[in-house]
Amino acid sequence: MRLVAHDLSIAERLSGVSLTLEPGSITAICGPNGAGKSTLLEAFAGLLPPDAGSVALGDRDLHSTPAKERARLLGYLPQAHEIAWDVPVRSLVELGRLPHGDRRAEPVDTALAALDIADLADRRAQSLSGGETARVLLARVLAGEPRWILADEPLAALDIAHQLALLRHLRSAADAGAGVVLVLHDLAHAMNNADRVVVLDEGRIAADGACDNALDQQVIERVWKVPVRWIGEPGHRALVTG
Ligand SMILES: Nc1ncnc2c1ncn2[C@@H]1O[C@H](COP(=O)(O)OP(=O)(O)OP(=O)(O)O)[C@@H](O)[C@H]1O
Repeated sequence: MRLVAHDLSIAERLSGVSLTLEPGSITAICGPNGAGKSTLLEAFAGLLPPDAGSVALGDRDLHSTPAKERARLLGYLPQAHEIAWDVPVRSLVELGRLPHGDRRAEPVDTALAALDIADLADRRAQSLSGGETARVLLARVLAGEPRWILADEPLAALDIAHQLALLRHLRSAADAGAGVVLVLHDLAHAMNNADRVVVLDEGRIAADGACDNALDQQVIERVWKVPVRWIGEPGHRALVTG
């Protein structure tokens, strides 16, 4: 999957960014507030105007891919977690099957279990807590079994147990061949769980590569302007400040 964002109109939020993402892996997009992370994810989801740049899936241009096929390929979770319809949770998660034209129970049940919301299946969607809402919306994305999972801050509203369970599920999805792209503010989650980290700063790529390099303490100090130090073992790192 390849994105080329030109220095045009709305794409000024991303200045000349060109990025190719690999399926079968987890890519974290990190950066300070306003760096362009959500814009980048929206671009990959095909939500920016075509004149702002181009996105290719394999050798096909995303904008000329039929909407239904695009919806089967790309599962996108936006940053704002809002549920517009007060339907039962299960019905909402089943909407993830819409691009496939079916209501197959198995992927819906798998998504409900992965997000630990099977016991909420009959609840009205608008009666849920913030974290429950986030898990339901992510379950809808997963129920569609997309080739690409694009999630903007999927861990933000989740408690630590649900964060870890979700990260395990996303790793399984990547191992099964999906491309997982996550906007993450928590740099330790990115360091411990991603295969690759893209650091954005003021609409430009400040670092890109394996976690150890892209989230090197000098990169963090330069981009976020805070003194930091990594502690702990690989895969279980924690970031301390000061
Ligand atoms: N619709 C829009 N029109 C014009 N500018 C926008 C629009 N949406 C976002 N911006 C601006 O583009 C820049 C990048 O925004 P974006 O939401 O991509 O940042 P972000 O890295 O996701 O930030 P955060 O960590 O705060 O969520 C910001 O300066 C923002 O104010």
